[in-house]
Amino acid sequence: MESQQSSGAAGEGPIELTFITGNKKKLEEFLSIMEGTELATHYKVTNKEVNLDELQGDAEFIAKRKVKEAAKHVSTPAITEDVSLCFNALKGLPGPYIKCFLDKLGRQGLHNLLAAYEDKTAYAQCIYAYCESPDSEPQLFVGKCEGTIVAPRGENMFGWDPIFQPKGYDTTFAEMDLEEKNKISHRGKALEQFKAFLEAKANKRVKSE
Ligand SMILES: O=c1nc[nH]c2c1ncn2[C@H]1C[C@H](O)[C@@H](COP(=O)(O)OP(=O)(O)OP(=O)(O)O)O1
Ligand SMILES: [Mg+2]
Repeated sequence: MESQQSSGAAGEGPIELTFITGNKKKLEEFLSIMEGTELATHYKVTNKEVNLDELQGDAEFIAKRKVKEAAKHVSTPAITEDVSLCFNALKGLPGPYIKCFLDKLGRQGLHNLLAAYEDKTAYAQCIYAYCESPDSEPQLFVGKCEGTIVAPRGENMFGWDPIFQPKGYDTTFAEMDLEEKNKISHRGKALEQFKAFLEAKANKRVKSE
């Protein structure tokens, strides 16, 4: 995770990328999915914490603008991640505003929001955003996981994990081990696509050498 001085040009060691997030749990899950894969040999990912503005709008718009802003703060390509939690009975809200809702209402409060509705279904969405430089067009990799909002259960206290029970399971994310969560989660699915993109990029570089 330490930064390295190589330029990242062809044949000069790993390609450097910076994942800009202030959320240690996101970083932990990202690293646990990336580590041990072929990609670890091609890329050196460093973390930087920058408090970036998150505009209002739909999740894709927010993700694009955030990663473009992030690219201005680093000398390597930038990666950011945005997570939404969308309640179907509430037409997709809180959506990208979940962090604020969670901070103010807590997990039980989020569950209570659905008390008046029969439909407790929801989906989690993760968007990985990649931006080569401040002048480049951002690229998005989206992963979704469907589930149900339940009263809080489980030991893992990452965000809203204790109230999200993925479809087809009788445990919440907070009751699963990380490996199990990664296999089916919004983040795991977004990273499958992002990994394929990074693999193609690394292969291209190898060929051009
Ligand atoms: O897998 C997850 N399981 C449970 N909770 C989660 C997960 N992933 C994000 N979360 C929480 C963190 C934050 O309360 C909100 C997303 O807000 P979001 O802006 O994307 O995250 P953040 O501000 O913590 O980090 P960042 O510096 O990357 O923007 O949902
Ligand atoms: Mg944020």
